[in-house]
Amino acid sequence: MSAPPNKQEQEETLTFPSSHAALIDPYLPTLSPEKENEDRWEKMNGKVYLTLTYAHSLDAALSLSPGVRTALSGRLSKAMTHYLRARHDAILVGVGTAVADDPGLNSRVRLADCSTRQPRPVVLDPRGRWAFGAESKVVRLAAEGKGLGPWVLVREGAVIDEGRRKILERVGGGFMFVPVGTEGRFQWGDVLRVLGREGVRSVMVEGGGEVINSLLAADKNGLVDSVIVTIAPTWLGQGGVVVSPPRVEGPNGGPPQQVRLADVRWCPMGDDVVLCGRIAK
Ligand SMILES: NC(=O)C1=CN([C@@H]2O[C@H](COP(=O)(O)OP(=O)(O)OC[C@H]3O[C@@H](n4cnc5c(N)ncnc54)[C@H](O)[C@@H]3O)[C@@H](O)[C@H]2O)C=CC1
Ligand SMILES: Nc1nc(O)c(N)c(N[C@@H]2O[C@H](COP(=O)(O)O)[C@@H](O)[C@H]2O)n1
Repeated sequence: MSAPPNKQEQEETLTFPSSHAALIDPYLPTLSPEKENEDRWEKMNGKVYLTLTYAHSLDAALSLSPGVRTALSGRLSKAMTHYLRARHDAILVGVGTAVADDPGLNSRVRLADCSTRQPRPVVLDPRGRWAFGAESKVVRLAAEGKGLGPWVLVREGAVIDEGRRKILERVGGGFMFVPVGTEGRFQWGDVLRVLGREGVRSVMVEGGGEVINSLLAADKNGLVDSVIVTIAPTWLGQGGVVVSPPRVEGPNGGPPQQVRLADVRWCPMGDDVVLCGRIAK
C-alpha cells in the first residue's frame, strides 16, 4: 500500500467521467468567464473560495506515518482529485507533505473539452524547512510545462537561500512572506489574503494532518466553503497521521462543540466513497 507510484503511473493522463463530475460540481467554485469571477470576488469582499479535500482510511488516517507516502485513493477517486486540481486556481499543502511525498501537485486529468488546466502549487513553510532542488517533482513538472511553479510561503523576515530563490523563479514560482503569530503559525485569513492579492480566486487545501486540523480549528471564521473527502475501505492502524481537530469546549462547561457537515452527498467511486458537504454554521 505504501510503495511509491512508479514514473509511468505518476505521469499517465487520467479521465474522470462527466456523470461523476456532475455529482461533485455543486461543491466547486464556478467555472465562469473572468469578468463574472471578478464581479463575484468583489461581492464576496475578496474571499478566496476554499475547498478542503483529502483521502483518508476508515480510521481517519492520511498516511501510515508522517514521512510515508501512502496510496489510499483508487483509480476513479484519484482521477476525481486531479479533476479538483484542474478546477481550482491553487493547491495548498504543508511542508510536512512536501518533504514526505515529493508531490507533483499538478493535474493530469483531461477535461471534457480535452484541455488540461493547472493549479498553482502553494507550500506552507514558515521556517524554510523544505530543501527542494531542481529535481524536486513539482519543480521538474513546472520546468517541463506540465504544471506551474510553486509558491513557498515563509514567515516575514525569513532569510532566503539565493540558489533556491533562483530555482523557483526559473519555473515561474517564488517565495512569499506572511506574518506569523506567537506559535510560529500563519493566520489562515492572512494566507488567503496573500493568495488573493496574487490573483488566486479558489484554492484546494490537500493536507497534511497539521494543515487540515489547524484549518478545521480556525473555521469558526467561515473560511472553508466545501469539504470533499475520499474514504478508502481500509484501516491503516495506530501511528498514522490522523485528521482530528482540537476540541473546542462548549459554553458553560457543556459538551465539546462538534464540527459537522451539512448539505451532505455521498458518492460511491469504485471501491471508495467520496463525501461532499459544507461545514454547518
Ligand atoms: N491522503 C491524503 O489525501 C494526504 C496525505 N498526506 C500525508 O500527510 C502527511 C503529512 O502531514 P503532516 O506531517 O501533518 O504535515 P503537513 O503537511 O500538515 O505540514 C505540517 C507543517 O506545515 C506547516 N503548517 C501547518 N499549518 C500551518 C499554519 N497554519 N501556519 C503556518 N504553517 C503551517 C508547519 O510548518 C507544519 O510543521 C504525509 O505523510 C502525507 O503523505 C498529505 C496530504 C494529503
Ligand atoms: N487524493 C489523494 N489520495 C491519496 O491516496 C493520496 N495519497 C493523496 N495524497 C496527496 O497527493 C499528493 C501526491 O500528489 P502527486 O500524485 O505527486 O501529484 C500528496 O503529496 C498528497 O498531498 N491524495
